[in-house]
Amino acid sequence: MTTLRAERVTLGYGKRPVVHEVSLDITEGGVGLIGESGSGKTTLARAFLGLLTPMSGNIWYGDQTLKKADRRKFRKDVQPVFQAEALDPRMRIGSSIAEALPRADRGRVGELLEQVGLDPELAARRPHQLSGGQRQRVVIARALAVGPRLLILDEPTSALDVTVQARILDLLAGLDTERLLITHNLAVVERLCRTSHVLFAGRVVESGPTGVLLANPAHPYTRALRDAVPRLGGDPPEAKGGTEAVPAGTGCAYRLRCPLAVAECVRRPEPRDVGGRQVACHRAEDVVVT
Ligand SMILES: Nc1ncnc2c1ncn2[C@@H]1O[C@H](COP(=O)(O)OP(=O)(O)OP(=O)(O)O)[C@@H](O)[C@H]1O
Repeated sequence: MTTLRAERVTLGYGKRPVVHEVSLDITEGGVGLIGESGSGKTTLARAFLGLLTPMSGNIWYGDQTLKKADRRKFRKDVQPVFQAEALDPRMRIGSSIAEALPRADRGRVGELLEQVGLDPELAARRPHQLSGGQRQRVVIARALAVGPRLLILDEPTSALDVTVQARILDLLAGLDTERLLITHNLAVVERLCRTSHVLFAGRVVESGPTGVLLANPAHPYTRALRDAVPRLGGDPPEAKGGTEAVPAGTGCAYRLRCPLAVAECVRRPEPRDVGGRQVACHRAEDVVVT
């Protein structure tokens, strides 16, 4: 198992922190990071890929911080899967995949295309000559080229229609790699992640087994996400309000939207164990169904 772990990581751009003291282990069985637009998901993914240095805290790769880790080994072990738009429109599919392969293995393009359920003949096409689902499969094939142990997937299916999404999820579920999956879509984590972390305004508000979080959420925000009846391909619930209304350090960031908010919520809740998961909410006992 590839061990990648965030320890009290604060991340930001310039001097402005947007992710605050997040601790998160990438454990077996898939890990989901759920949150609406602007909650800091992609920022965390970039830090896990070593593309953003923490303002404080550490990302650990095995027993070394990412800063000190062997970059070549890391790049072979941990691969990103971003949205298909990232493919170079001028390059043929075969060349895009070959570019990711070690020189001696360039003949494996057809094999990789087959692994993701595509006809090797598609290698001669350019991205615009493929469907959205086919393009996403190419992105996955590219990531698999170096034989990674862990995939970091950022909204890998959100641009696709529902049936195509379902087939890509089947493909991902069948791969023998570990995964950190970033999404606003609960249906996706339900399928692919044994453990989930819910992010709101750059803080983890609830973490635990995905089944527990969805069946019986303990944070009002997780409950709101769950009750919005997520559909594959649906819009992120509650995306309208934005998450930047409450500056960090002034209590629970969710309180202005929270139907259960009380005076105590001006004091930021620390994560604590409630019924087998960690939750940062003063009112968790009033949310969870016992
Ligand atoms: N390059 C950047 N420079 C400055 N601020 C940034 C940059 N990238 C993101 N941000 C800010 O950081 C915060 C978190 O953004 P991030 O992209 O991580 O959120 P997200 O949850 O992935 O959202 P989405 O689902 O829309 O991609 C937002 O307030 C965003 O405006």
